[in-house]
Amino acid sequence: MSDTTGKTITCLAAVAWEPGKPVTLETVEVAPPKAHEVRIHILHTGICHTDAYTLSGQDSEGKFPCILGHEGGGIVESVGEGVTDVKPGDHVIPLYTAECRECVYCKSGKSNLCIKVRATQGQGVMPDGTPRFKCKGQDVYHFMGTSTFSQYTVVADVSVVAVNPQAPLDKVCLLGCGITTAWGAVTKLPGVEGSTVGVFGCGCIGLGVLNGARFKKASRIIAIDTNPKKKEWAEKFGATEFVNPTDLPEGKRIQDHLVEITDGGLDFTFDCTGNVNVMRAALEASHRGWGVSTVIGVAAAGKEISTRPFQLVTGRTWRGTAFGGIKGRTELPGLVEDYLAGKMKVDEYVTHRRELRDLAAGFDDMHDGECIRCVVDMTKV
Ligand SMILES: NC(=O)C1=CN([C@@H]2O[C@H](COP(=O)(O)OP(=O)(O)OC[C@H]3O[C@@H](n4cnc5c(N)ncnc54)[C@H](OP(=O)(O)O)[C@@H]3O)[C@@H](O)[C@H]2O)C=CC1
Ligand SMILES: N[C@@H](CCC(=O)N[C@@H](CSC=O)C(=O)NCC(=O)O)C(=O)O
Ligand SMILES: [Zn+2]
Ligand SMILES: [Zn+2]
Repeated sequence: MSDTTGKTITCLAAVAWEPGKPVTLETVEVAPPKAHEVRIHILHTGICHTDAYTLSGQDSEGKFPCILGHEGGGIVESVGEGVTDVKPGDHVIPLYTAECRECVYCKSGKSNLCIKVRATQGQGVMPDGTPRFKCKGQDVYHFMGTSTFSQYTVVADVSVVAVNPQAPLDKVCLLGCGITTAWGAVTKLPGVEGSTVGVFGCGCIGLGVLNGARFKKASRIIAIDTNPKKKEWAEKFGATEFVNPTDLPEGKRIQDHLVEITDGGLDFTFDCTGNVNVMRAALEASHRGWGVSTVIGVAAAGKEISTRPFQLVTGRTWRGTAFGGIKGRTELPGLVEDYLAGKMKVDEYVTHRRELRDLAAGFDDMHDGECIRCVVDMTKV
């Protein structure tokens, strides 16, 4: 038992006060975990585009003030009554997609979209309806059930998993979202071996899909990105070809070009941009009769996708995935082992590092076109 058990901890966090404004470093109070809750000392966190998306005000679930962050790694500081799966000292990754093993989704065997804490998570509070964070006397909302931009955070016990303590948390924190999402999105799909794959957008998510497609032995892997600097990245992660839509002749649509060069379309396509026009292109670039197109990107509130229904009538399937279909408590420790065994890349995604006091600058890094992932050392201020 640590000497902070049962007490409020005062620490530093990057607080998002209002949409469209940079996060600021603040002293926050973190209440002890209640029953079935876990308080975690966060050591490292990645910054994902979804954090930027919510900070921008485009997320219909965005609540302010809040503490963002959902790609964290840390050590359990204390646990509330009834917590059985993790204990103080465990190295853990918080899970924005919970896994209770009791709800209809968990029991279905068909989906990772556990419902147990999803409603309160979307409202920015713990399952009892209250937050554990305070700043300047004011309640501060949680985000995605994780809030890893705080040196200490409280999560539901169904929203955390212990991993091999040998794994470096400054790297495997990224398995809390981007890499796992991408990896699961492609490796869980049946039929990828020997097939053709198109990946739209080569950020962290797209690179992860490329890497998973190569792991699954896809025969032809085409990366599509408007940023020419992504060619080298894409090839390093598994692309056999790279297409820049801005290089096509005036008026030529990317989906038409891809259908031409693949003799009818790709077996599997993935949107990794969050742009609804790209989602359409990805669907229409998939093969007539059997193509499967997966939406991974998160589009802004109010955006909708469209295509001619004929695209579906003629046998294409449009689907999507959250957290790559991965059940966090059951499957994430295995992914950490896969990383340790050299089966999946993780270190290679880390292009930028920041200390907590500069976390806001990590958001700027994401917009410079050179950043795949920025990892923040939460212990350094
Ligand atoms: N479903 C889920 O569970 C998850 C979804 N996401 C979402 O996935 C999306 C991708 O995330 P991430 O990889 O981090 O994002 P990035 O912004 O790093 O990567 C997107 C890439 O797509 C490129 N791009 C932009 N426009 C186009 C276009 N028209 N055609 C082709 N390429 C284009 C960008 O180029 P440039 O650099 O020039 O802009 C960039 O290289 C985000 O929307 C994120 O919110 C993330 C995690 C989990
Ligand atoms: N809150 C948004 C939706 C955001 C979203 O789609 N989140 C993804 C994960 S993105 C990670 O970086 C997700 O898992 N969604 C499933 C879920 O249950 O949230 C909105 O309201 O549009
Ligand atoms: Zn994310
Ligand atoms: Zn569940």
